Amino acid sequence: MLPEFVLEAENLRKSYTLPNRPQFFAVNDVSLHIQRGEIYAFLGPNGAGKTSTIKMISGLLEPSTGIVRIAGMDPFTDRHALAQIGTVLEGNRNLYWRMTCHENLIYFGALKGMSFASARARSRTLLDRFDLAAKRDAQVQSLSRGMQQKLAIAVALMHEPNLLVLDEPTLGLDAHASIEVTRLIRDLVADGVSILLTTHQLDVAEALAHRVAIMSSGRIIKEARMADLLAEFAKNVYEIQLSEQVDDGRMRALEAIGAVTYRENCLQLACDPVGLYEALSIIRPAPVHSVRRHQSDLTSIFIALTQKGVAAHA
Ligand SMILES: Nc1ncnc2c1ncn2[C@@H]1O[C@H](COP(=O)(O)OP(=O)(O)OP(=O)(O)O)[C@@H](O)[C@H]1O
Repeated sequence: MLPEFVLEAENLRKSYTLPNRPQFFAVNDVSLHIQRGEIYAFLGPNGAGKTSTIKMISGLLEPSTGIVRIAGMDPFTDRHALAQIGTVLEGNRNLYWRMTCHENLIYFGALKGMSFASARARSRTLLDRFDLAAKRDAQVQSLSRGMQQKLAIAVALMHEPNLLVLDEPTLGLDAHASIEVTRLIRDLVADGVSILLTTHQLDVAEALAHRVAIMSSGRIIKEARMADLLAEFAKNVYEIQLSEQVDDGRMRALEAIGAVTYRENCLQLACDPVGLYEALSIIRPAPVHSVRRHQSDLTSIFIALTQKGVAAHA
């Protein structure tokens, strides 16, 4: 019988030692479990420890302590475990730019132990499926960024893994290419592939993920089903348009009311209506142009949690 989880990571820690610096844990006691056919978004601010974690999961970086199991197997001792996983790290860098699409697919298929005949057949299937058949013999460097990204995903799928790790799959893509890649990810999941997704594009994570983990300073500070997270934090977010800057003292007072973001004289504040009145009295006498209300989304929840997480782990 197949194990319930395609991925189990238990109490992962990774420490890096830098010259003349104390040892520090970039990943500190991280556990996560991914079920079959699930999209799991793994989020966090820059430097939170996401890449270190997914490299440990993909068998690219040995954990200092902790256990990884892919379909029940250890990627560091059992090569069958790596046959279950495909990884696309940092956009499209896992491609050879002077080789054609087909050559890349064949090459990476061979690295995974496929015969030439089965790699050729799989290459045809994937090029058709990803709408790249017309580019079969084009060099990677001549493709658009969206096509390169689709090819990078196709390369990672050559050996038909059950778990696909995608690091920033829509970074740098225009709106059309981004929608196409997003649709492709959904189709893969419908076919039973599980996805571990890291991204700073929180709207993409919100649209795709069934579950989400938010990491800050090496630790998971929140893990929930996406729908439950949105429901738990369902709150008003007020967008307050000002005609002048808010000084640091007032910003600190506003942060005590709720999660705040501030850009070009526009404040976003997640709070209840009473909090809004308090906020307006703090902002006064600066003139307020407009106040608009909308529901909190993953971005406002992320900011609220990671502001707290940073404070808690400072
Ligand atoms: N090889 C390394 N040697 C020393 N420190 C490292 C190494 N790799 C990562 N780090 C440090 O570990 C911490 C976590 O880095 P990591 O790349 O895992 O974070 P991240 O969440 O993926 O960040 P980003 O979103 O910016 O890619 C950072 O402080 C980083 O500087």
